[in-house]
Amino acid sequence: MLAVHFGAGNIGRGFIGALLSRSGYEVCFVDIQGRLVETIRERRAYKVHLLEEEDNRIDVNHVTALNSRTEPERVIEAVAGADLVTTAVGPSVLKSVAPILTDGLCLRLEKDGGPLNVIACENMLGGSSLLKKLVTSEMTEEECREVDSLIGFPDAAVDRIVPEQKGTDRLEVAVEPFYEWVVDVRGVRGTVPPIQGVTYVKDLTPYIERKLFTVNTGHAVCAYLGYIMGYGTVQEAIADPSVSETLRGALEETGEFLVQKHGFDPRDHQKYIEEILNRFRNPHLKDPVTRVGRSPLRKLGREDRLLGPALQMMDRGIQPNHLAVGIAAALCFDDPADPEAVKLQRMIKREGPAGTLQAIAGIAPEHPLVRRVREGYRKLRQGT
Ligand SMILES: NC(=O)C1=CN([C@@H]2O[C@H](COP(=O)(O)OP(=O)(O)OC[C@H]3O[C@@H](n4cnc5c(N)ncnc54)[C@H](O)[C@@H]3O)[C@@H](O)[C@H]2O)C=CC1
Ligand SMILES: O=P(O)(O)OC[C@H]1O[C@](O)(CO)[C@@H](O)[C@@H]1O
Repeated sequence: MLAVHFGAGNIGRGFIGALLSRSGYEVCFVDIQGRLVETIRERRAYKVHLLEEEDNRIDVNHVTALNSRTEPERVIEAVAGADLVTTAVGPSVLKSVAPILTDGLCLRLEKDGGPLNVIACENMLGGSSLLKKLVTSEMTEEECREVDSLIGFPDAAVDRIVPEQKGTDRLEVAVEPFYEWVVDVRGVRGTVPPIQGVTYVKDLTPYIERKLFTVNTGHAVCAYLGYIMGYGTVQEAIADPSVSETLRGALEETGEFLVQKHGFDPRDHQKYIEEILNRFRNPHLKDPVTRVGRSPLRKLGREDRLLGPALQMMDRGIQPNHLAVGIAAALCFDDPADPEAVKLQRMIKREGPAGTLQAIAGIAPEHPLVRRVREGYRKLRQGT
C-alpha cells in the first residue's frame, strides 16, 4: 500500500507518517525543501522521540520522498498510483498543493485507477472539504462527477503537540506521547483506509469543535498571554497563576458551550480539559509561545479557535469573559519574525482593535464581543 503525504514537517513525520508506516503503508513524503527530501530518500527511515519520563524512540521505516518543485511529474505519478493521500502543510498552503494534486487525480481518473481518499490533517474546520473545492475548481463537469463518486475527501481532526525541533538529527522528531486522529467516515470512498490509531466517526463536528475549541483555544490563549508577559514557552507561561487562571476560565467557557451544543457529559468534558492542561504542562516539552501563537491573522479568523467559540457562545447567552481577554492578547501579538503578526500590528495602528476585528473576521464594531475585547486590550496595553 502506498500513501502519498504532502508536508514532511513536524506533524507529517512525527504523527501522520509514523502512523501510516506502522499501519503497513509505504509512505512517500512530498515536500518543497530539497535537503529534507534528499535526506529522507537516502535514509528511508527515521526516529520519533516520545517526550515523556522514559526515553523512548520509535523507528519509522519504509519511507521515501519527492520534491514537488523539482520533480512534479513523479509526484503526479505517485498520486495517480496511491492508496491514500494525506496532507499536513498548513491551512494556507493547501492552495499551493491543489494544482499538483489535481493533475495526479486527473491522471488517476484517466487510468481508471479506482477509489482513493485524500485526508487533510490541518488545524482547521473542513480542511479536506476545502482541498476538494480547490482541486475541483479547475476540473471539467465530467471530471467533477468522477471525483464525487471515486475520490473521497473525508474531513479530519488531528491532535498531537509537536514542538519546534531542537535535536541534531535532521529527520528525528520529538513529539508528545498523546495523539488523536478522527476521520469522518461519511466522506470515505471505496474501502475505509486501514490506518491503526484512527477513529472513524459518522459526524466529525463534535470532535473537531471539541478539539479546536479546547486544545487549540487553550493553547492560543496561553501563548498570547505568555508572550505579553515575556515568557518564552507555554510551559513557563502556564506556571504563572495569572495566565493559568484566564486559561482555565476560557476553557470553562468553551466547555459550557461545547457541552450545551454537542451534549458531552459535563464530567467527561472536565476530565478532557484537565488532560489537556496536563499536556500543556508536560515538563519534557519546551514549546515556544511564538510557535503556538504563529499566524495570528489565521487564528483570529471568524471560525477559528478564538472568535469561532466566542461568537457561537454569545449566540447561546454564554459570556466569553476570559476568552475575550485571550482574543485581546492575540491582538497584542507582535513577534517581528511572524509576517502575520507584523501585518496585524500595522492594521491595529491604522484601524484600532475594533476596525481590525472587522477587517479580519467581519465583526461589526458595535458587536458586544468587540466591546469586551477592546476593554481587555486596553487593560493589557496598560499592564493592569
Ligand atoms: N505541530 C503540531 O503540533 C500540529 C500541527 N498541526 C497542523 O499540521 C499542519 C502542519 O504543521 P507542522 O507540521 O507543525 O508544520 P511544519 O512547518 O513543521 O511542516 C509543514 C511542512 O510542509 C512543507 N510544505 C510547505 N509548502 C509545501 C508544498 N507546497 N508542498 C509540499 N510541502 C509543503 C514544509 O516544507 C514543511 O516541511 C498545520 O496545519 C498545523 O496546524 C496539527 C496538529 C498539531
Ligand atoms: O498549528 P497551528 O494551527 O498554527 O497552531 C498551533 C497549534 O497546533 C498544535 O501544534 C497542535 O494541535 C498546538 O500546539 C497548537 O494549539
